[in-house]
Amino acid sequence: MKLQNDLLLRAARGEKTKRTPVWLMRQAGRILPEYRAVRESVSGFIELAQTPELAAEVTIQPVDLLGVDAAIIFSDILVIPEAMNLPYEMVEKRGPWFPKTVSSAADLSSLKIADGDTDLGYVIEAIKIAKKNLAGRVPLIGFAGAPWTIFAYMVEGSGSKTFSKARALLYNDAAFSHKLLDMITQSTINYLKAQIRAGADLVQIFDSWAGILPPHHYQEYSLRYISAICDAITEVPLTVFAKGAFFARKEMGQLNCATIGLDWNMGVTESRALIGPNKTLQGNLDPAALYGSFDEVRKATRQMLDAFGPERHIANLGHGVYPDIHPDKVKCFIEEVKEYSEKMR
Ligand SMILES: Cc1c2[nH]c(c1CCC(=O)O)Cc1[nH]c(c(CCC(=O)O)c1C)Cc1[nH]c(c(CCC(=O)O)c1C)Cc1[nH]c(c(C)c1CCC(=O)O)C2
Repeated sequence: MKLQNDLLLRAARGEKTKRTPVWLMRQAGRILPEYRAVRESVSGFIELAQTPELAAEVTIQPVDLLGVDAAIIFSDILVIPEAMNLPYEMVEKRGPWFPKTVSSAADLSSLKIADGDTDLGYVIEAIKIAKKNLAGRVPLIGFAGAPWTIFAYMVEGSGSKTFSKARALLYNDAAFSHKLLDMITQSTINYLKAQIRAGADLVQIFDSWAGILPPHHYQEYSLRYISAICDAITEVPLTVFAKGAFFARKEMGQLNCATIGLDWNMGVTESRALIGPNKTLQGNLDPAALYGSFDEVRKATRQMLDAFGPERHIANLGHGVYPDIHPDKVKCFIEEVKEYSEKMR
């Protein structure tokens, strides 16, 4: 099916667009009352994510209700550990928790390399349904966590301020760390390829915990594996979003990918200079800017658009939208991107 709105893909490929495309990380869920209604009809997040019809429905909600230029499939980055034999639970108001973690050779040998179509069939099915029901209105984004971020959860067993167990493992057993990272990377490539076969038009890698590594560890334990994923995914444009990895922007400019996501601490001019002219940049409004008045939201949005300029930019926040942001502020951000970016051309 031909896309009626392909602004996201054109911008990712570096083509001219009549205005700047816009979507928000974590737009599916959290902020919308319509999402919470669907969420309350099931036992919890995991059942929702594993019910393809419902996952497809909440994927499309932000397209209908907010007017974004892309849908992102409703799932989570932690489906990969589960598909590798390490199941997770989502604890209400606290976040993900793993009953078992990975620390010994025996743990490692109980894991398998995930196959996208069979082990993650429910996500693949949700993508097919979402594609069909979107009927070409906007592109559908697929995603996965970066190997380092997934490793951090598998070793730590939950979210953490310091991820001390995961970080200690890098210092204490490099060979073990590389074995686990390699299994996660292979699983992720299989998974992303299955998402693309099912209809994902672009895929994004989330390295949410990039910023806690020192630069030399980031090179060895994260960027190396992200680079392998970029080299393997040749079918559709790929975005790398590494939160807090300001120190690695020059190296990210060398990745075999279309787009680099910026968080709100990364200066736009400086990032463009470090990353070079051949990548599209995505981001990077401070998520907290949406707590401001409507006038403040519009002003901050215009400042961001001016900083990036009209070419090679996909408008977004610098991280996921916060759960307590009013949907009208999100709409205001989206409307301002659409109106102002058209006038910039
Ligand atoms: C680190 C990370 C996770 N998950 C994700 C990341 C990377 C992005 C980032 O840095 O924010 C990615 C993610 N998680 C979810 C999506 C869906 C699509 C989207 O809207 O972007 C995406 C892209 C749904 C979700 N994932 C989760 C929810 C809330 C669960 C619920 O409905 O109760 C949703 C809608 C739960 C989740 N999942 C995770 C955490 C820490 C939590 C709990 C806190 C939180 O809500 O962010 C792990």
